[in-house]
Amino acid sequence: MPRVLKSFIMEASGNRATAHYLITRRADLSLSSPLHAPGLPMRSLDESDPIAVAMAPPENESPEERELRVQKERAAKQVSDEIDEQLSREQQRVKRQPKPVKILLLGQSESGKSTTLKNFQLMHEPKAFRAERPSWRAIIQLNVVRSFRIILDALARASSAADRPSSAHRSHSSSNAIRPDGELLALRTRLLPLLQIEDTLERRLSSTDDSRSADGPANPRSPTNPARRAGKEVAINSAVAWKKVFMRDPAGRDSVDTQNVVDWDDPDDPGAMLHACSGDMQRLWAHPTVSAILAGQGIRLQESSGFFLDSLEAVTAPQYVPTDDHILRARLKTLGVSEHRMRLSDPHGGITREFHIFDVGGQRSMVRSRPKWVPYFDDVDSIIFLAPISAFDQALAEEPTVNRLADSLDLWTAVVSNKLLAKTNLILFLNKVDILQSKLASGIRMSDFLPTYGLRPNDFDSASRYLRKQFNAVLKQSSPTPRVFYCHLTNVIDTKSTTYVLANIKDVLMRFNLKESYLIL
Ligand SMILES: Nc1nc2c(ncn2[C@@H]2O[C@H](COP(=O)(O)OP(=O)(O)OP(=O)(O)O)[C@@H](O)[C@H]2O)c(=O)[nH]1
Ligand SMILES: [Mg+2]
Repeated sequence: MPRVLKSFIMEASGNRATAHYLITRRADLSLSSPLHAPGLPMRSLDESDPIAVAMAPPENESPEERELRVQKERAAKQVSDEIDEQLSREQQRVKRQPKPVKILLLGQSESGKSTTLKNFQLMHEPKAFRAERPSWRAIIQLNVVRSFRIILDALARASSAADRPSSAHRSHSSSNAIRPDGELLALRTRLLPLLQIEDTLERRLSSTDDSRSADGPANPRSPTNPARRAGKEVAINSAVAWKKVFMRDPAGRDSVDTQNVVDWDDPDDPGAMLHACSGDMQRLWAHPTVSAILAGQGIRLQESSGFFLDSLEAVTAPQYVPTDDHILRARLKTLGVSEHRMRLSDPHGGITREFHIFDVGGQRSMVRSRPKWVPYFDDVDSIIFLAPISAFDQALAEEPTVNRLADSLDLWTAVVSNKLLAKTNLILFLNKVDILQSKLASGIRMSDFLPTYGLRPNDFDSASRYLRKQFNAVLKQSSPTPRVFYCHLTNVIDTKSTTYVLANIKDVLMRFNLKESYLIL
């Protein structure tokens, strides 16, 4: 095929001498004399081959004419050889084209996998990332309303506990018995309509086939019922379909015009209601009795996912459009696996590479059923494993008897020891260090939840060093082959530090992958 192609190219370029040369070669002609260097054995012309006959040198050719023709044919051969070489180089290049770099994000639910993916997108596809702001605006509104539902439920519980007869009353802790005053109860009543926003947004998300309540299929027509939904979280399967619901122009993903990306005339947009309730929301959140009631019920909203109550003024402002930072803090649970492809460039070699990043929803049923998913990912180059080390004092939402840190170590052990993943690079993110820091500073003792921590100082340096050692020990003991322990202390909602970590990882993976492809020796 290359030769035919070459003939075609040269014919098209008007190089008749070359075409002549090529056709004679292709027809495997051995002409009597002139085509061949003097001295080569002469073979007879095959009269039955019309091409050979057509391309044969003219009869009665004079020695000068012959010389001219031979010269032309030599030049043509040179051009032909160059093209051959070019084609062969191109073939080699295609053969050596490096494989895409595949990265799998793994870790328990709320460990920060999707947030890490958002950082990759922000770094490498900032225009597309920012064009999705209307969709994240809706999720942030959902996060805000969810926080208020937790507060309103806590107020209702406090109110009914305080109303109980004194014997029952005494069995509760004193903070549980704090009675919300008249002002608080009035605020609560005024803010109850907020719960409708949750329904409206969930209904819109449910209009895409693959969104579900985390505990089962969403029922879009169900009445607002906060008690029924308590503890449940909206989850989403496809990264694309749900975003379109909130995009003014889903095709115009390159739009950078901040104000134009949101459809401000959308009658379903909860922005106006949130703005109207903004004063009451801020008053409620700032009320000292509310913090006492939440603390009494063991609710620490500041450390929970999708916390925006310290930014109420901004997120309830008219024509609010989320910042990058807000998008990273927004919480939307992932269901199943989503794949994201992007081209990343190596600033040193000027090479661009295709990266495939898989974000696996961290719900226990998914990550625990390892035999099901491991074979799909045994060819990934690297796993970024996220362990949220701030969760040392928390239980899993799905299994309240299981400590979250113990669960992370368990999952890490399973991944590290899996033989199918023995050749995969493992990169560990000990994540949510900002929350770990503030928890330890507030006096929560690690040794109360992790007896092996013993009498070590209850500060960030000691705690992070200790946890790093624990994860490293698992790698050393359980990996089927010796592996390097790549470990980073991360706060993936902090773009600056995360960009630095991810850029390093990307460079290492690119070089590693290129080496594999023999492009770097
Ligand atoms: N403060 C703080 N918040 C974080 C950090 N990493 C993630 N978050 C927040 O934690 C929440 C959960 O993060 P996600 O990225 O959705 O977690 P995930 O691992 O994808 O969870 P699933 O989809 O349920 O498997 C989000 O609201 C994030 O903004 C961190 O390092 N510090
Ligand atoms: Mg996720």
